[in-house]
Amino acid sequence: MLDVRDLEVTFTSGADEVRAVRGVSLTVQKGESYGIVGESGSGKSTVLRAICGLAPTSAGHILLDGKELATPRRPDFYRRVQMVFQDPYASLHPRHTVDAVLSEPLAIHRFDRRDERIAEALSAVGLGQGFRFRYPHQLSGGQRQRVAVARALILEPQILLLDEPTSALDASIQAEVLNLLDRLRAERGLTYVMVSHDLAVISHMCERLMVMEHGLAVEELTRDDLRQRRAGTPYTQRLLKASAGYTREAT
Ligand SMILES: Nc1ncnc2c1ncn2[C@@H]1O[C@H](COP(=O)(O)OP(=O)(O)OP(=O)(O)O)[C@@H](O)[C@H]1O
Repeated sequence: MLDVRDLEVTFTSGADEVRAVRGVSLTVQKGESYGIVGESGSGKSTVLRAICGLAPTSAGHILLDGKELATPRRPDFYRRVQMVFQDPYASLHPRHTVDAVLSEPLAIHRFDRRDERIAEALSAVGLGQGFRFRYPHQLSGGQRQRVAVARALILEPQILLLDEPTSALDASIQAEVLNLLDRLRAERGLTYVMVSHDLAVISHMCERLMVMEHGLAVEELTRDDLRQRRAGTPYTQRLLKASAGYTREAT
């Protein structure tokens, strides 16, 4: 469904150049949950941003259903592909109510039945209708991230790009939001590409994953490889060690 080939992203500011992504390729099947893991600065978020057309791609190809994506992305791309960011504090406008946050994409894409869709989106993420006219500061971190997920889902996309969607949350709330994302994917047949620095989170959420280091894809593993601790590189072994001890609680 999604095909990234030999992607290169270079940021330049003045004389400085940062080669954030250096020849990364990945293929994600429809309905799959694909993870990208690596230390801070390894280029994970930049890959997601490049898919959305938000990073300066200097080489490579990004295809959706076999068709190369136009730059800038066309509006219908955002009906099919939505992104959820790490920090719900930053991604929600402080002076917009939940209703305004959810109405905006519906208005931009001229969706009908807006009231109904907002009610449905809130209940899909486990928030009652009482949350509809609240402002972000009247929500907990977990509730805010649920609103961000509702906003991403309200256009009924097929693919969610999830950039550290739970790393700003407490461990117990993190587990709740991960379980919610898992359930939504199963119910709606969604395809996920999820970025995290935490291999434990990725191994719970994703069937396959790519490990990134310094802008390079160092290896691709399956969930089984991870569970058997079959990491091919010392770097991945180190990430595995760093994430040991994390357990996901059931809801
Ligand atoms: N807009 C930008 N301008 C200049 N450099 C950038 C920009 N965005 C990212 N970079 C650089 O690109 C590299 C990769 O950053 P990226 O955010 O993709 O890493 P990451 O693996 O997602 O890390 P983190 O988990 O900390 O977000 C870093 O060196 C970063 O400083």
